[in-house]
Amino acid sequence: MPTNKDFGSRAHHLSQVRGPLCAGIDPHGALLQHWGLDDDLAGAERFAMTLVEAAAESCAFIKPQSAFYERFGSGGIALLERVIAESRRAGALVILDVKRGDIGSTMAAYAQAYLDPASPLAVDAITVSPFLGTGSLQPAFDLAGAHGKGLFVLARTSNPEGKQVQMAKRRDGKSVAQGIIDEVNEQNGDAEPMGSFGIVMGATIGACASEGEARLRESTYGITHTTVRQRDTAHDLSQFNGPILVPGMGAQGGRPSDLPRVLGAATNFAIPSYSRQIAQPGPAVASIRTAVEALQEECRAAMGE
Ligand SMILES: O=c1ccn([C@@H]2O[C@H](COP(=O)(O)O)[C@@H](O)[C@H]2O)c(=O)[nH]1
Repeated sequence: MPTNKDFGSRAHHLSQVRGPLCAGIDPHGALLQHWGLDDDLAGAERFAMTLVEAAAESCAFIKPQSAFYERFGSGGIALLERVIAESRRAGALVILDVKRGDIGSTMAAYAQAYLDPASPLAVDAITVSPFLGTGSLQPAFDLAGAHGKGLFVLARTSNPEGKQVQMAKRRDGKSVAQGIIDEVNEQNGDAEPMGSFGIVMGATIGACASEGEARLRESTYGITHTTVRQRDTAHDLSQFNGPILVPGMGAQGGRPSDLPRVLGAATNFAIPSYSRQIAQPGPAVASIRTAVEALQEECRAAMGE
């Protein structure tokens, strides 16, 4: 029985209050340089803590990408712990983008690292990879359920290379991605207002890289841009009852208007996620806040809120 302690309930409530936007905090070398910082631990700390100050009090979701902290070794992990703690103190739900996936016994240890409240790296939800089989993630579903945490399972990623694997057809005729969507949804049941187990759906899926590509596809294959999009985004999310993390927004080309195109009837479950675009106007906190507010409004409007 879901309660306010469940990730799904907390995510639903907070996104209604603060808006659906997820602010990614990824200390990229190029962005540190753009902010006039060195690409070292001190630069990453300045960058990350400025973004926490600018976004964690107003956004429902903060998403650090673990890789950008791991690259600085133990100091980077300590910084990640601070980003998590300060963001949660400011009232945001932290989704750690760490894309873990392994055999069940190892998955149990990953789950303990991020979903056990006693862990120094405990967050509200993590991203996980189902490509060792969705069943291998069961220890993470179990621990998340026990502690009111959430999971976001990769289904259709925002990178163009993902399609070959994710849109491959299974023996039952479903795409691999649809199979994952359905398996995750079984874990949600009829939880209200929604379950705690989400999926990742890139905003870029089915979109042509450019109008030129669209025209080329049209002249080569005789199919229109729209048809290409429909074929590539053929997912049934109509029964999906959990949060949907939507990366690929902004720097990768996804726009708020892509949300209904990609998610259809499940658009109201979207958590549109921006990382580089939010940091771009920095380092001034006020400029970042203005950009966040504008994106929040654009997403709300596109989602019909
Ligand atoms: O399919 C996926 C899954 C995760 N990501 C992550 O989201 C951000 C995107 O960063 P931007 O700067 O907004 O492009 C990054 O942390 C990725 O690892 C994704 O892009 N696509």
